Amino acid sequence: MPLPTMSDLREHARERLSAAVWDFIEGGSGAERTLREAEAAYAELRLRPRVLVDVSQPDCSVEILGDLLASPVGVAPMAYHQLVHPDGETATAEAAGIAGVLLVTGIFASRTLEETAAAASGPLWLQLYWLRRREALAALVARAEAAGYRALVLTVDAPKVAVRPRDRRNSFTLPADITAANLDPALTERSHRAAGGTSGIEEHAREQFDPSITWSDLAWLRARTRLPLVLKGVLTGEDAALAVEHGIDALIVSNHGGRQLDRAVTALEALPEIVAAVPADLPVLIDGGIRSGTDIAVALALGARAVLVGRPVLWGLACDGAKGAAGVLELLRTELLDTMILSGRPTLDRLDASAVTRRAAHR
Ligand SMILES: Cc1cc2nc3c(=O)[nH]c(=O)nc-3n(C[C@H](O)[C@H](O)[C@H](O)COP(=O)(O)O)c2cc1C
Ligand SMILES: O=C(O)C(=O)c1ccccc1
Repeated sequence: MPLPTMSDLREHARERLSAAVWDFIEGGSGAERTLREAEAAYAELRLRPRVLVDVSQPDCSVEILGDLLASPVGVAPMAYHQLVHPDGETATAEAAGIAGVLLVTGIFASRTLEETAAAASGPLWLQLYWLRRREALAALVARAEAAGYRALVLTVDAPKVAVRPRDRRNSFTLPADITAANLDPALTERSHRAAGGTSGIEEHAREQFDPSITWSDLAWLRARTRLPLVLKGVLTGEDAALAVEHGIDALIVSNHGGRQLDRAVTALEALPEIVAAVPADLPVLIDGGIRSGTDIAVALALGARAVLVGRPVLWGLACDGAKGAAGVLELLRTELLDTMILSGRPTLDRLDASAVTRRAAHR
């Protein structure tokens, strides 16, 4: 049987999941404009191949915050992997290890951060939302350090969870047997209940997320950890410059996969102004809509050090657990290497701005 393509995996996953879980994963906020535009943004760019270059030894390994990855890829933080497979995040950790990529595990993981670390063989970062209960946040930071996590990622595009019409229509709630394993059950109890017309996720976030935090609060987090701090959800050069001023160690350019501000710019559009606003050695990662090795090549050419991949990893996990998720990550690596070979850019430093051009408007 030929190896499945990314769209085969998506279809298989859809068949295996309930309609409500599928909608929670695939859906976006508002009219889902930003969700649709993420993939379209990549479709607007074309690669400029160079010829007669020695491509016999392509190399896509990359260093980020002191760790070497086999490919410039990571798993984006996503809540509740057990929604798609009973092993949840430990399977994803195993997959990331097999593929030699980074795993960013989420504060709303359904397995504990310690269980995930025990299953991992590569670098792990922990994603945080700023909870109203700061002592809960501080406890997570201490646990992440003790478990060997390599960085903390603060998601800054979610002072609230945006209205996601599919989840409201489905009155989406977490099944009783899936919990936010890292948090006090009392904190996340609302995820299991949805008052008419809302979703459990929205309700729960309203109760727990602190929408009052500003740049000056970052010092509180900085003072509590030796780990590098990464901001996820930055979309402007102005905020990238502020992040640098506040001592942030890396950035993830992201519109949250079209799940937060609808009509936000795509991460790919924002990338050049962000790269221009930060020192050349500060790692800038990007996520949203990356579905192939050519997408990765385009993002790197426009200045990203690495990409994060969200939904496709859950598709792989839904299809075949750790093996399925590893298959997705390895497919992306193979496709990236093929792209580097065929475009005459066998090393990542040669995937520069000269590698891409915008598609001609008349076509
Ligand atoms: C089901 C799901 C849950 C998510 N949960 C979180 C989360 O808890 N924290 C976070 O920062 N981002 C979360 N995200 C956003 C992802 O980290 C990422 O920004 C986005 O999915 C990337 O786009 P892609 O899915 O098109 O690759 C979630 C995304 C999905 C699809
Ligand atoms: O961040 C998200 O996209 C998301 O779905 C979520 C899940 C759990 C709690 C808060 C947000």
